Order: sequence, then C-alpha cells, then structure tokens
Amino acid sequence: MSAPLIKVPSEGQKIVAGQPIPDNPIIPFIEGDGIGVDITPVMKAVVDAAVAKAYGGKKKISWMEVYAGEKATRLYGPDVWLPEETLAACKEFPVSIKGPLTTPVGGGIRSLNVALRQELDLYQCVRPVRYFKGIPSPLKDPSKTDMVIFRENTEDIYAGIEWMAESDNARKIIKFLQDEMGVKKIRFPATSSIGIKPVSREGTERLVRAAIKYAVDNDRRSVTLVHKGNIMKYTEGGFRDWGYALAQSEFGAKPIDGGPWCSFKNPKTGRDIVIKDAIADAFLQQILLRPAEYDVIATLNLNGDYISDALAAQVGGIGIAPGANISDVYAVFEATHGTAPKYAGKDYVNPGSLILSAEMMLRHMGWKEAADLIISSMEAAIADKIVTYDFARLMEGATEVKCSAFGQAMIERM
Ligand SMILES: NC(=O)C1=CN([C@@H]2O[C@H](COP(=O)(O)OP(=O)(O)OC[C@H]3O[C@@H](n4cnc5c(N)ncnc54)[C@H](OP(=O)(O)O)[C@@H]3O)[C@@H](O)[C@H]2O)C=CC1
Ligand SMILES: O=C(O)CCC(=O)C(=O)O
Ligand SMILES: [Mg+2]
Repeated sequence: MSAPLIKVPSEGQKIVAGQPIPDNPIIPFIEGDGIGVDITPVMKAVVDAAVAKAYGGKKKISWMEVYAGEKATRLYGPDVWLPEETLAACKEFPVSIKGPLTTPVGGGIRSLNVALRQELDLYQCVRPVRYFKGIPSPLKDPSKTDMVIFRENTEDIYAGIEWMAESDNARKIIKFLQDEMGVKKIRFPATSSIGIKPVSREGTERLVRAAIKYAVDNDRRSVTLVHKGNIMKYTEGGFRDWGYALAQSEFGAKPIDGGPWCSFKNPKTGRDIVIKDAIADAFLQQILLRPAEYDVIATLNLNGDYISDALAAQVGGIGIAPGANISDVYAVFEATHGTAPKYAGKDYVNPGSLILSAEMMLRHMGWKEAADLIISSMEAAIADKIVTYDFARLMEGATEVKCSAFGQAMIERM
C-alpha cells in the first residue's frame, strides 16, 4: 500500500447523499490518458467560469485530483493502474468526473473504465444524443436525432469472463461444456477462446426501471428495448422479456394490440409512453433512416457501446458525445469517446464531449443555471462557426481553433 497522494482541498465540503448539495462541493476528477491532458483542464476552466457567472461567487467547485491509468502508474508504481485511494475517494465524494483511460487490445490490463463501473456498481451508462444547430452531420436532418441511451453497465461480456484459446482453462471449460452440458456446436474446440455473457433479471430490471423513470420525469414518448434476442435467447431475449414484464408490473403498462409492445399514461403529464423493442441490427439502420421514431433507448452493455458511437456520429461525432455512469449512490461523469492517442498533448481535439459531461454533472447537482450557461455558450460558439478540427473539416467558412481556444470561446460567450 503506497503513501496517500490525493490531497483533499482545505476549502470545500463533501457531497452527502440525501442532503442538499453544498455551495462549495469537493469534486474528484481523473485527468485521463491520451487526450485527457488536453480536454480535462479545458472542461474545468469552462465549468468554473459557468459556475462563477451563474452564481456570482456564491457557489464554487473545489476540484480534487485523483489518479488512474498511466498517471497512476507514474505516481504509485508501475502496476498500480487504479489505486485503492482513488476508488475510496470516488465513494467518499460521490459525484466525480473522469477523462478517458486506455485499454490495450488483446493482452494487458483489463479496462479501468469498466473496473470503475463495476467497483462502484455504476449500473446505468446514460448517454444523451442531441443535435446542436450548425454542426456538420451526415444526415439530411440531424435535428430528428434526439435520444437518450440507457446502457446496462455492469454485466454482459464486459464482465470479462473469458479464457484464451489453447489455455488449460479454455480446454477445461470446453471439456465441461461438451461432456456435462451436451454442447456439440463448438466448431473448432481445440483452438477456441471462450467468453461468458452473464445477463440477469435483476440487472435488467434496475436498468430498464431507470430508463422508464427517466422517460416519465422528462416527458419522453417511448422507451425502446434494443437486443439481439432472436439469436441469444436467454441473455438478450431475457433482457427484452424482463424489460416488458417490469414495464407492466411496476408502471402499469398494458399490451398494445396483443403485445409485446405496451404503453401507459405518464402520471406526471397524462401522455402515453410506449414501451417497444427492436432487434439491434434492424435498430442500427432505423436510427439512420427514421431517427424521429426513437426516444429513450434501454439496452445491454455491448449493444450500448456500439449504439453510443453510431448515434454520436449522426449528430456530428464523438467529439461532443457526453455521458454519465450512475448508481443509486454514486455518479461518475465521462465522455463517450476514448483517449484518441494520436492527438494526445496537441491541444487539438474537441473538448465538447467532456464539457457536456460536466454539464450533465451540474444538472445532476441541481446547478441548472450553470448547466444552461454551458449549453448556451456552446451553441453560441458553434453558431459563430468557431470549432475544433473535427467540425471544421466538414464545415464551410469555419474558424478552426485549438481545444483550449474552443473552451475560451465558450467562456467569452457566457
Ligand atoms: N471511457 C473511456 O475511457 C474509453 C476509453 N477508450 C479507450 O481509448 C483508446 C483509444 O480508442 P479508439 O478506438 O481510438 O477510440 P477513440 O474514441 O479514442 O478515438 C477514435 C476517433 O474518434 C475521434 N475522437 C475521439 N475523441 C475526440 C474528440 N475529443 N474530439 C474530436 N474527435 C475525437 C477521432 O477521430 P478522427 O481520427 O476522425 O479525428 C479519434 O481518432 C482505447 O484504448 C480504448 O479502449 C475508448 C472508449 C471509451
Ligand atoms: O474501457 C474502454 O477502454 C472502452 C469502453 C468504451 O468504449 C465505452 O464505455 O464506451
Ligand atoms: Mg465505447
């Protein structure tokens, strides 16, 4: 156990669940690998400016750096990727924000992002996808894309239960499947890796419940359960069936034309909320062709990962795709994208994704005025065609600016 490196700011107070948010909350942040060094300071500067402007000095965030990823290995030792004190800090200070963290492909460490979600049981990955006027998009009318993805964040193949082909454990599990479970369909048993995909009723229910509650609270028109239940009948098919059953048992939804689609009246607005489902492959073409038909999306972990980036592309790309990982106690905000290593340290990429993740964090804290300022200043900068490279390369007459200058352009427009 190494000496503690996290410095708790002397000014600032802890956020405590069930109590009002203090005016000077301590918010842990992980800078992140790759472009984390570029976007995280810009996010902090924009948030500080929005909070100062909105509350005239009455409220202020006390940022507390906590460490993970490559920076943690430099500070704590070569094998310490996710220090215990970082996990402890994210529990003690329950609202935090993080930059992206690298996960090697094939061998090497398992995802630290996934580990954090599992350790804190952050079962909802909430990723809103909306269009900002003026952003270049491959769609004729990108404003029709307005969805909120609720991605299950703790189960599915992200549980990381897998064994490498030709290892003793892979041989053992294959033998068990063949000898004791009657499995005959492993095409190349001698050279197969094996992965296991746990999907539970409890995990599905809490995620679908959160998605439907969101639809109720935000007057949304439908919740679509996206799955591949025709092929994976008990995991993805289970997700669909458990989701429908929960809509009926907890929200009083009634089948439409004999089901399986069902609907109920939103108790807050009296308007119908439809619960429907779509098979993931067909869904991916429909969100391009008929995006207006989809609203809140509830889906499994892997589908949600793919859908997040696909939908982000429809409204301009992952440079402005925000997200939140939420449990019943903790919230860790993070962008949808990764570390984009080729751009690291160049002050080049779009900080919008992490800034909009912080905007979600401010709204989560009830700091609506500061959150609104972030949205309006981003809209104003884009309307003035001041954008980073990702938008500039597709826009006529844009002024391309660096990552930090985009943040500055937002601050000037608050
Ligand atoms: N939550 C997390 O921390 C996540 C971590 N990762 C990890 O990140 C690493 C790199 O993954 P990779 O597949 O390259 O995916 P990335 O999301 O990091 O980058 C893919 C491409 O997306 C575009 N992009 C990403 N971020 C921005 C931004 N802020 N502004 C503008 N464009 C952006 C760039 O496109 P272009 O080349 O067209 O300019 C970039 O090359 C991997 O180790 C992966 O595991 C991935 C996703 C999430
Ligand atoms: O953990 C990672 O490296 C990738 C995770 C990811 O792509 C996501 O959560 O969207
Ligand atoms: Mg992803």
